[in-house]
Amino acid sequence: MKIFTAGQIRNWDAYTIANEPITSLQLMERAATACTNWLLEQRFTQQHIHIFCGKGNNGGDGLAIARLLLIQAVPVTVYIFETGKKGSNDFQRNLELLHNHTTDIHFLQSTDAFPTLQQNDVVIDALLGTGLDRPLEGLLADLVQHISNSPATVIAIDLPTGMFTDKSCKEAVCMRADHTLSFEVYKQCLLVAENAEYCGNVHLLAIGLHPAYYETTLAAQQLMDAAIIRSIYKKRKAAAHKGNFGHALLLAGSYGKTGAAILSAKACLRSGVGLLTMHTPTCGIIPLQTAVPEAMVETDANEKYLSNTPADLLRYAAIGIGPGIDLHEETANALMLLLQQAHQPMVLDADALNLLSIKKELSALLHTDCILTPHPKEFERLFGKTANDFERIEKAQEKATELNCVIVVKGHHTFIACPDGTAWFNSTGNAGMATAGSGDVLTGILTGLLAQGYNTTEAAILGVYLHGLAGDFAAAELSQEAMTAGDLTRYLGKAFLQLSLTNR
Ligand SMILES: NC(=O)C1=CN([C@@H]2O[C@H](COP(=O)(O)OP(=O)(O)OC[C@H]3O[C@@H](n4cnc5c(N)ncnc54)[C@H](O)[C@@H]3O)[C@@H](O)[C@H]2O)[C@@H](O)CC1
Ligand SMILES: [K+]
Repeated sequence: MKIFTAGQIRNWDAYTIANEPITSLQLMERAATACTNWLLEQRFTQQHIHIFCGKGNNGGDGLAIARLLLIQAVPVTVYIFETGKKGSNDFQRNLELLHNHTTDIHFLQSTDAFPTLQQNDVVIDALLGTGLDRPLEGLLADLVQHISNSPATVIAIDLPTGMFTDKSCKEAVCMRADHTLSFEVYKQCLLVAENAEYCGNVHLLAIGLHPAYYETTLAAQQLMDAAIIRSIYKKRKAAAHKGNFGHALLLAGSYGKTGAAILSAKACLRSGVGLLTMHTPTCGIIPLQTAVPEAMVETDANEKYLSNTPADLLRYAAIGIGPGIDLHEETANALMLLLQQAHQPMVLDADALNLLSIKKELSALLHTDCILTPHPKEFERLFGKTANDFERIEKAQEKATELNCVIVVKGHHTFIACPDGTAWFNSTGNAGMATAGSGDVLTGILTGLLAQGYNTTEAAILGVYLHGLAGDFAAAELSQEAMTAGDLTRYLGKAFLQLSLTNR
């Protein structure tokens, strides 16, 4: 699914109005109807609903919702944030229409007029939407904080008030919503981690915006959906043998961190790879061969950490390096040798990335078939500090093009930046995956997919999606608290089964 900017959404509204054709008032009615139906379906209409409106079109949505709820006999009180200026045309028209249904309309001009909100109240936030052009201040900021700090359930229309569509609102006041009802497609602000606590659960409602605009408009970023996953995933042929699915090499583990090697090995095997060889310090051979009998192990010359590359690198279809390898000088040397000698697709994770950030000259050795999988801290070590998630995303896109690599920024809605400028947010996964070893599992999956012939972009999209989906299955059965990284691998089978079912 394409992710649009505030400007693109405005143009999409205008395109629909001109080409359907439809009036902007009718389009607002559709948006309000979709929101009202959602409120009725979710049974929020059994409580008293307080609707807070600005005087732009977001406020117009709020007034229309109020009228539609009153028609359904739902008790509603309306508050209008008074700016002293006339509202937008569609706001004014909806205010006229609302006067036929209620007199319970209050104009807010001071904090004394703010209502007390109770636990069972529902608040509709229709103060500001995509028209926000400066941080909130003064009485409006006070009102947003008053609502956010109340025990009421807050449902934001289009965006929580105070949230910018395309840039950070990190230092500013923003409504803390429990649900956000947005229209048609995601906006970047609804996907970044720093906004997650303000958006609550995001629900996209269809309002019949013109499909031709969507089809013909290029988006800088997309959300992974079933359609893209279906187009990437290749079902196995009935007559396949293990030689068809590649031989992967994983360089992982050090003394005390053999567990990372085991986690990545198990995940790699469960991703469908034909053969797996682990290269690990000699201290890792017994635990690895015991825990993962399906993998071959070839030991390093060193007992406790990696110091050399395996012989005959040409045997391998794909290579993963990083889980638990630590930061020894000799390990940095082994990484350098690997980058010089190996030209097959490669995943670099964890300490391999930390070594890259310590020895900046190693980045020059990255070839075009590399996937880097930093979490935010590793990303910062590699590429420097960024002020907020929007800047980090922008930098990831810049670096993916500059280094000619796929960069996977792990986290809430993991972000994938590809060298050709395309970029993706993941739609699967949950906070239960923020647990030790979760990244090691992803390295194993990505390496396994690369070995099976998926290119770096395909492997990153499919792997990140499957990893998150396995996490969702694990959380559903075990809880986000109790699930561990090993459970991600255990549920990978269920995730693959879901792909096969949707791929018929
Ligand atoms: N036909 C359309 O264009 C549709 C618009 N829709 C709604 O319209 C919204 C956008 O409406 P508008 O463009 O009127 O914008 P808003 O209603 O978001 O904002 C209204 C005005 O508030 C002012 N403002 C901006 N930042 C402010 C701040 N910090 N403090 C005080 N005032 C501030 C600006 O002058 C802005 O134009 C969407 O978010 C959506 O809810 C929907 O009804 C769907 C159809
Ligand atoms: K809003």
